[in-house]
Order: sequence, then C-alpha cells, then structure tokens
Amino acid sequence: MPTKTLRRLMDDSDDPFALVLAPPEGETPEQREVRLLLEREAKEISDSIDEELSREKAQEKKGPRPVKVLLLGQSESGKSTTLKNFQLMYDAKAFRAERASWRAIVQLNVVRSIHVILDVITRQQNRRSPTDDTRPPESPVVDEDLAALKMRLSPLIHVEEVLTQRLIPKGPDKSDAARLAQLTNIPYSEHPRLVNREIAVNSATQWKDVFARLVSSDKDSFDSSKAIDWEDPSDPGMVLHALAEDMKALWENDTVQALLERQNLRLQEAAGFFLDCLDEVTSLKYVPSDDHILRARLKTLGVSEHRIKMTSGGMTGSISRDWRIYDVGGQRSLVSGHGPSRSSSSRLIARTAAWAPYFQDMSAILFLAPISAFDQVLAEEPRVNRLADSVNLWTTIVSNKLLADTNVILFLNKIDIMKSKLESGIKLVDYVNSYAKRPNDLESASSYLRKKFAGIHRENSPAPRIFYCHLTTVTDRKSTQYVLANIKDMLMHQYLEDASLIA
Ligand SMILES: Nc1nc2c(ncn2[C@@H]2O[C@H](COP(=O)(O)OP(=O)(O)OP(=O)(O)O)[C@@H](O)[C@H]2O)c(=O)[nH]1
Ligand SMILES: [Mg+2]
Repeated sequence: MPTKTLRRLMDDSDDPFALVLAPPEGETPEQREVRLLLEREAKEISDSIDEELSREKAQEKKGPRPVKVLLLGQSESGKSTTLKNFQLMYDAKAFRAERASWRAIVQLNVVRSIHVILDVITRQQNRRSPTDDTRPPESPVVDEDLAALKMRLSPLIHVEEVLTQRLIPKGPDKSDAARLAQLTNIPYSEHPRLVNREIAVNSATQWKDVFARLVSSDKDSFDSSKAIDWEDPSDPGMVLHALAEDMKALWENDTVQALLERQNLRLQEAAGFFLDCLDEVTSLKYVPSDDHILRARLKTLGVSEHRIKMTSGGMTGSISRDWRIYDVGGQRSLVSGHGPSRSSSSRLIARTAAWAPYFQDMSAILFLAPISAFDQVLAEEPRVNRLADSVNLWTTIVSNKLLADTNVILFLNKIDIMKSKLESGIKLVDYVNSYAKRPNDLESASSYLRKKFAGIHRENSPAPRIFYCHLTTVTDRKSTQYVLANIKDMLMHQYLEDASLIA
C-alpha cells in the first residue's frame, strides 16, 4: 500500500519538531551542540521531502490529474476504516499483505479492553470494605474468585506495554511517529478519572514495519499464515492463548457486567472491541479476517496520503486513474494537559486550520459524523457532546470558501451502534432537545439528523452544490463497498467531464 509522509502534519503550534527542538532552559554548551546537530539533521530531512514534493508536482503536471479525496471528521468517526474499505476493494493484495501487522493491533485492542475491566475492578476494590459508609448500597462486591481472576490476568498489562513500546519508536526524531493519546470513547455521564490512554500512530510512518519480523519476504503470498513468524518469542499470541479461558470468564462475570453497567461503560460499542470473539482471536494460529482488520482500532496522528490505482468501465472503454486518499487524525490535541487549555471554539478552529492546507485541489471531501455518539463527550473536552462537535465541524467545513467547488459527501456513520443504542432505551431527545416527541427509533432519528445536516449545508454552502449523504456502518464491508463503488463512479465520471471541458 503506497504511503508517504507529508511535510505539513499540523499547524506550527503543535508541530512535533518545534516542540522537540525548542531550546530548553539552562541548556549546557554540550547540550546545545547536540541540539543543533539534531536541528541540522531535521532540516536535511525536511529539505529532501520538499524536493520530493516538487519532483512529484512536476511529474503530476505531465500526467493526468489524480482524483483526490480528503477524509474528515472527529476522532473515532470511521475515517481510517473507510480508507481500509477503499484499500480492500481496490488494492486487496496490499491490504491482505498487512494481516500480520493488524494481528498485533487486534491483540492490543483485546488487552486494552481487559485492562479497562481490570481497572474497574481495582477501583471497586479500593472502595474498601462492604461496611464502608461511602460505598453506595447494593454496590457489587468483588469476591475472592474475581480477585483471583484479576490477579491471573495481570500479565496482560505487561503484554500491552510491550506492544505499545514496539509501536512507539524511541528517540526524539521519532516523536511524530506515534504518541499516547486520550481514549475517546467516554460515556456522557462518566467521570474523567476513567480516561485512559490510547496509542496514536502516523500511518505515513511505516508503523507496519515494526512488525516486519512477523512478515515473510514473500509479500505476494496470499496464504496469510505463512506471513507470520509463529516462533517469534516477543509475539503475545501464546500468552493470550494461555489466558483465553480467564479472559472469557472475566467478560462473562456477573459482577463485572454489573460494574460496567453502573459506570455506563458499554465496551461493546467501544473502538476495537473483540471480547465477543475471544475464541477466535486467542486461537494459536489466529490470523485476522478482513472484517477483523476493519474493526481493529489504531488512532491516526497527523495526515497521510494513500495512493490507489482505480479503473472504471465506460462506453468508450475502461479508464484508469490515480487516486490519492488523505486520512487525517481527528483528535486535535494529542498533547492535552501539556499546554494551555483551549476553549472548544479555538480547538475547532485549530482542527480545521490543520486540515485547511489540503482543501485546495480536492475532488471530494468525505465527511464522517458518527451519529451514535450523541450521548458521549470528547476525550479532549469532556464538556463537549460528540454529536454537537460533529455538527460544528460540519458547519465549518461546508461553509469554507476554499471548498466551494468541491464535492461534499456526508456519511452519517455507526448506524449499527445507533440502532442498538436507541433500542436499549437511550433517548435521543435527552441530548437533542429539538428532537421533541418524535419516535425513538433508527428510521425517525436518522431521517431527522439527515435533514439537520442537509439544512446546515444548504444554509452555509458558499455556492449551491449537490449534497450527497449516506447512512453507513463502515465496519460492514458489503454495504460500505456498495456506497464506495457509487462514489468512485461519480468521481470518475465527473473527472472525465471536466477533462473533456478542458480539452
Ligand atoms: N460498530 C461500528 N464501529 C465502527 C464503525 N465505523 C468505525 N467503527 C470503529 O470505530 C473505531 C474508530 O474508527 P477509525 O476509523 O479508527 O476512526 P478515525 O476517524 O480514523 O479516528 P482517528 O484516527 O482518531 O481520527 C474503529 O475501531 C472502527 O472499527 C461503524 O460504523 N460501526
Ligand atoms: Mg484514523
């Protein structure tokens, strides 16, 4: 899968190089020398990227114009998952060659979910004895069996650390490659104390190479099990397999379920949830299926460009075009807590400013709004409702003058979670007052939200343009591929029309 680093990852205030290279207070002459050396090296790298970009620009002028699509939306909206669908459809060989790397991410997702549960148990244990006055009545009791189960599963915390360390490269010059970020999926009523950290990687830096030892040199092989080094001593597969029964027992434990319910923690809806298929993912020769790769969660840092060659059949024969798909990180502040706190409007402006350099020359913006997040808050701004954040972002994007001539496609995403949430009795009106007395079902809720988003587009668009909107579950391959095939045909068709107008 061709991927490359883009020079401008973020605006200057969050530029990882600027942060790393700022002269520290009380710097000694030796430290200064080392710093200057690092700066020179960074400049050389930056200059070579510039040269590469200008070479590519010159090359582009010679050939046909590529079709460019920019994926936008808040964190966990499904941008990277949509990109994976594009890759699975149109570059399946490269997609499947990366199974070994995604296997490690699924393993990381599993141990993270277990870690969240172990954390919940620990906090309950810390509420001391059942006679403690501060303990609410009927609070579930962590009995000896559950405490023993927790102890047996503690090696998984180490597994998580090992996997995380492998993904976060050491050394100051690697600081833009990966970071720990706040976990996004926090229920609306949840206390910020529960905030966990989640790994974020720049998909342009080849994080997949980290697991290269697992990948055989035979990249063309479609037999995925051959691409994995089953003897690798640092592979956590054996530990996960050995603890599979305990993990299942933990997930099925009544006290655990009661504690999760009390804390409003719906892990089933959280990113990277695999506890419902532990038999499969902990089996000794586990290789993730396409569906598991789509469900695997790895937060994006910065912006990366992905190239895919697309072919479309037409009346005059088939045409083939280069596509560039840009995937961005949706969470603005990955260094939250280290800088001055920002208001939500300045965060919004900063996020859009970070994306703006990519607005020019785009064939389409594909904006994802995860409408199921109506009862959640942003990790970086616990007072901001996630649906309200999507609406604000959408308003900013559709009113942007640089995008006046760009196709804007909206995915109202995570329809599957939305459906189960509404069915479980969570009421949209409790979070969106204007929903009033409408029925609390998917059909009514999605059509209401679709109208709202369409209205914002109509009122704020700098010039009239067609509005494309789809209700999606991008983890569902079949339905997503149908939508993406339509988008592909639409953009290819438009490309041909534009080309004939220019000719
Ligand atoms: N159930 C369900 N899960 C989804 C859907 N879309 C995405 N997900 C999951 O939600 C998680 C987040 O999706 P990503 O594609 O990583 O989100 P993103 O927008 O790239 O997030 P950032 O990289 O943080 O900006 C992943 O675990 C996906 O598998 C959906 O429609 N339904
Ligand atoms: Mg992403």
